[in-house]
Amino acid sequence: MKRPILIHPDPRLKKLADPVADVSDTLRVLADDMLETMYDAPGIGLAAPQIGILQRLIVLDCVKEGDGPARPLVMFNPEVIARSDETSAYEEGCLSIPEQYAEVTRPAEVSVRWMDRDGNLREETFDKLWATCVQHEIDHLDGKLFIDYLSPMKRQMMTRKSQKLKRERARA
Ligand SMILES: O=C(O)C[C@@H](Cc1ccccc1)C(=O)SCC(=O)c1ccccc1
Ligand SMILES: [Zn+2]
Repeated sequence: MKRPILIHPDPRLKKLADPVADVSDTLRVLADDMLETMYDAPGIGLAAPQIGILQRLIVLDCVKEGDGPARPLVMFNPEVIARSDETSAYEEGCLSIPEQYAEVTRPAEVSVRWMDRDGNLREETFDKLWATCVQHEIDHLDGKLFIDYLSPMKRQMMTRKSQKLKRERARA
């Protein structure tokens, strides 16, 4: 079922998430709830801390609407094991910092190792939007938000706007 997404600023979004010991049915259900929440938002990724669960679990599907079949990925304990020297800049958004976007530069290609929903170890190299998104999601597991890459001025402005939106939503 759909879960509420925490809005920045929230201390839970800045904490380190714990590794997953083993993939249980409870965690598989959580992963499905996260995919449902992500598609509904809509978004192209979601990390467990964004719904208040401090476990190292992310989901992503960067296939653009109408560009082909969805490719939902569920990653337990994802880690970047290799990064390209070249970088790419993308306009990033965050479901926990709604309606705000900023350009972030990251390695253009990353190799990621994770445990899938069947408990198998997987390794894959991502580029383009997939690379940006998987790095954005893994950052969430380390309590890092995309605004942490911006200037203090810009970060403060976006935090203020997010606080305001959070207050308005609380009143609604
Ligand atoms: O907060 C999140 O992790 C989700 C975030 C992921 C992300 C977006 C862009 C660059 C890097 C990571 C989002 O999905 S924000 C919403 C968004 O960008 C989007 C929504 C619908 C279609 C396409 C993009
Ligand atoms: Zn985000």
